[in-house]
Amino acid sequence: MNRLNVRSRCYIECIVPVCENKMNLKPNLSFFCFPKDPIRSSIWIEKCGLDKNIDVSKRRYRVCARHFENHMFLNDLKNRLQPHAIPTLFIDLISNSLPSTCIDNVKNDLDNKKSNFLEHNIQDKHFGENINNFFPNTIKKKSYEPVCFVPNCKAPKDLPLYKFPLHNKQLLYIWLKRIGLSTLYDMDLYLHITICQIHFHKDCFDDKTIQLKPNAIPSLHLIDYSGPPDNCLTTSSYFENPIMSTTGDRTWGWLGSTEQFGRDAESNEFVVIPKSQLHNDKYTSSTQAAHCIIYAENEEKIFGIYNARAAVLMQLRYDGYLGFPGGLIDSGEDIINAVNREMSEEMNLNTCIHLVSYDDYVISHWSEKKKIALHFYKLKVTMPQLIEIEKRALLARDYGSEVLGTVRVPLYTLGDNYRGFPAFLEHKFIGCSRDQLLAALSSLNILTVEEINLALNTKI
Ligand SMILES: O=c1[nH]cnc2c1ncn2[C@H]1C[C@H](O)[C@@H](COP(=O)(O)OP(=O)(O)O)O1
Repeated sequence: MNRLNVRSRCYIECIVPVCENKMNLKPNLSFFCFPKDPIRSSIWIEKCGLDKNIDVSKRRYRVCARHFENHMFLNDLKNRLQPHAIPTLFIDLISNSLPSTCIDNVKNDLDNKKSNFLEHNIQDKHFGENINNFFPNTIKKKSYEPVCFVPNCKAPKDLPLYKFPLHNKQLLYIWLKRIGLSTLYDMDLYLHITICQIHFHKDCFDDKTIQLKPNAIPSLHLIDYSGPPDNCLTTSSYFENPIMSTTGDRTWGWLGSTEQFGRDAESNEFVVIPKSQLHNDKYTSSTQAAHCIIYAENEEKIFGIYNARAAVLMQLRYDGYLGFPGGLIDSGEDIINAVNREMSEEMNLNTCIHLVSYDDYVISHWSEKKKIALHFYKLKVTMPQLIEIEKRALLARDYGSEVLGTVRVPLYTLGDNYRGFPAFLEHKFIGCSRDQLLAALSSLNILTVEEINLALNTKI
């Protein structure tokens, strides 16, 4: 079991050129995945000097904590980043952390590394000309391609492009919000990026010209804005009477790309996949996700009255639904690696101690409508371990964003025959997690089929 863990840790190293940090050699250093938000991700890519075509959605591409300034972290352990965090520490990190007598040696060493690096990676499509960003002496001024910076802009490439209104802070703020860019990012970026004509209502242009009016605001074909098209509001009227919520409420952002999977399930939407058919192309070539129930036998009597039966963990998710830790399997990723990776990201599970294996398989479901296969695993721990897992979860990378809390399932029923387990089952559950919970409780002999049916048929 541990072999898998050691292998997957060996596999992960910091993607920043010339940084040699590897996960297996630096157990206390965090390695962060690229943000899911395409704009933030492109900023990370640019800051790290990577080729803009690199597919950083792969989980093995990480940036280590050494490249983030202290104020970019949410905690002292430096394993949780602020939502707006961007890597900014590269070669300077090394220079600043060394006594001045060492710096010349380091610079020489880096020059050597640079030539070695170029020699070895010149063919590697992941590292483009941005390699120069790491060598201050040879820094070239970054040239930005004249393209529209709006994520997923499908407009023809030859449309006129417009610079951000740097002269007017309020207007700039609105533009940034409209395209989902945090106002905390650097001005250097805003100086260079542009938005194309398709994002402006026709009234934003001076009559019969392609000249933007001074107070023009982008409002069309934007992922983060679906309000009515704007002509030319004055910025003061925007602030007095905002059309778009500045909190992001009722927008999707990057979550839009997986929104269809999370939509409410219809009754009978999920069918159980027979174990013998798990390897069918229909399932293996579709979107897949894997989740896991963590549980412990528990002899306790709750309040000295109710038989706890077991401690079973679920999560309150960012969307207000309940579910299990886990998530989508990346393309080419092994299902067991995926579930362990998600457990480490969402629960901060110590995978040196607890590792889900193929033997822990419980059940799989299929939604024909969403074309998604959902696989379910179990992880049995002792009660003291479960308590430790609950505590560690508070320091998980995704705690406070994707995961809002770990909850124990009440498996007893109060004297009114409703409160407790029957009431719990009336919450909103994501995907087929309610079916998974019931299947696991029965197959792990935590509750009998009769007890489950009784709870299902009890209404207030
Ligand atoms: O606990 C779950 N049980 C079954 N299906 C689930 C559970 N949690 C989410 N889902 C469904 C919902 C989506 O269809 C996919 C992926 O969702 P999620 O876990 O949010 O994936 P990421 O963390 O975004 O990778 O599974």
